[in-house]
Amino acid sequence: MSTEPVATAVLAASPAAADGPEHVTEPVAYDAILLAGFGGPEGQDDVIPFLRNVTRGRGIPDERLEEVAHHYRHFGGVSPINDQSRELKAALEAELERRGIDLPVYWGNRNWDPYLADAVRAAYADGHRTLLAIATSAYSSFSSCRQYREDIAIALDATGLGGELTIDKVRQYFDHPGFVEPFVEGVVAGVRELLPQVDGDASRIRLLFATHSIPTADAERSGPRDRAFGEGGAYAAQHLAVSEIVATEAARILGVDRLGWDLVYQSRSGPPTQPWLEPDINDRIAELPGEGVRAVAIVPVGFLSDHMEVLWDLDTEALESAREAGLAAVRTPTPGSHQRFVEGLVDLVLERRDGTPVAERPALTDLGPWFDVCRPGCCENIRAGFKPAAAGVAP
Ligand SMILES: CC1=C(CCC(=O)O)c2cc3nc(cc4[nH]c(cc5[nH]c(cc1n2)c(C)c5CCC(=O)O)c(CCC(=O)O)c4C)C(CCC(=O)O)=C3C
Ligand SMILES: [Fe+2]
Repeated sequence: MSTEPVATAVLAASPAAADGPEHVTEPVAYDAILLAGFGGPEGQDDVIPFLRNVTRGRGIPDERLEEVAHHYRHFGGVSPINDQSRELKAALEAELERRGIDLPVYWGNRNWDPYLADAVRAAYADGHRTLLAIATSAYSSFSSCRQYREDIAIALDATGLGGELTIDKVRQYFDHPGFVEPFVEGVVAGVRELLPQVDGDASRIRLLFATHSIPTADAERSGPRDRAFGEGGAYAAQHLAVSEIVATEAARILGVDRLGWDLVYQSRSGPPTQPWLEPDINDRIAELPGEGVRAVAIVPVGFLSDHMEVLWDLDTEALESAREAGLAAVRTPTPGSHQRFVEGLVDLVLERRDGTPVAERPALTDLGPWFDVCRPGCCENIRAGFKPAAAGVAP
């Protein structure tokens, strides 16, 4: 077997890679990390250009865009997401330094300044040629994985550096302990806060694991083409598996029999005729009083930081729905720059640099550890047909 890195930039995936390992266990001498973020506006003037970037060619109705623009306008046109990425970058740098690992971190976004192309150019100018990307998204689907890979490929193309730089990506880390443990900690604290409001009866509390809705057609295509994951594809399967682990582990720590929970969806977009994953969090909240529930802990399991989807769709809308339903409610934290999360991301880098055998890679669900190299047709793009994507096997 070749000792070359299997995942290569743009369309350069070798024929060997097509039949190659799902996990790269040969050590690769990465010389830099690429933190690939979503990006967000940093002032009122940025809001519309940012929304255009995000929705180009997406068929999002104007009414939806106006509504979303209002969310940003409400917060002064500023999304907190860029500051959160800056904090995560600084935390990664601190953790790398603490461990004596000499790997610089370059940060670039898909949809706003600094763009991925800027980061790629800077890394190249500093002499780096073999980058390992960390996307700020933990699950598999077009929006949460492939789109990051396509945008990295576009950045390589736009900078003309596709032939010079190799960019691989760490595996999707939805079930890595560094990602999961901060959620467990948050749920334990949230339930403790709610217990006095339900006379100590945990069966009256419902955990609502919230993630971004996506078109069902995307969900069905999430994950490798040649595997079946049931309804909602790998995207739903991964979220269900993580939610189960978090609920079970939190119940154990709290010493209660079990904590009832649902996986719910938020931030639906797209034309009304297009089916998206359901139930919507607000619809589910409205049903809960009829089931004897008196309090909810909203767990933003689909997100990494308290960005606009969390501040608006959960902290503004869903908490309001809970008030209307007469439920006590808390929203538990995202991983943000939690020390365990940051350590986990560094561990994910090291497993690739050191070629850690798959059996030694931490994964808390039966679905993982996820693939280092996205499989053929993984999280296929139903919007624009085939587009080149970095860090995967073509097509
Ligand atoms: C799965 C998923 C994640 C989680 C994975 C990840 O984190 O990447 C995510 C994150 C985010 N989504 C974000 C913002 C937006 N997403 C939009 C639109 C869409 N998202 C989608 C999916 C996802 N999105 C989809 C299927 C669309 C429809 C367009 C299409 O079919 O491709 C739109 C357009 C308006 C609208 O339609 O809502 C905006 C403004 C921000 C930044 C927040 C901030 O600024 O703080 C973040 C972190
Ligand atoms: Fe989104």
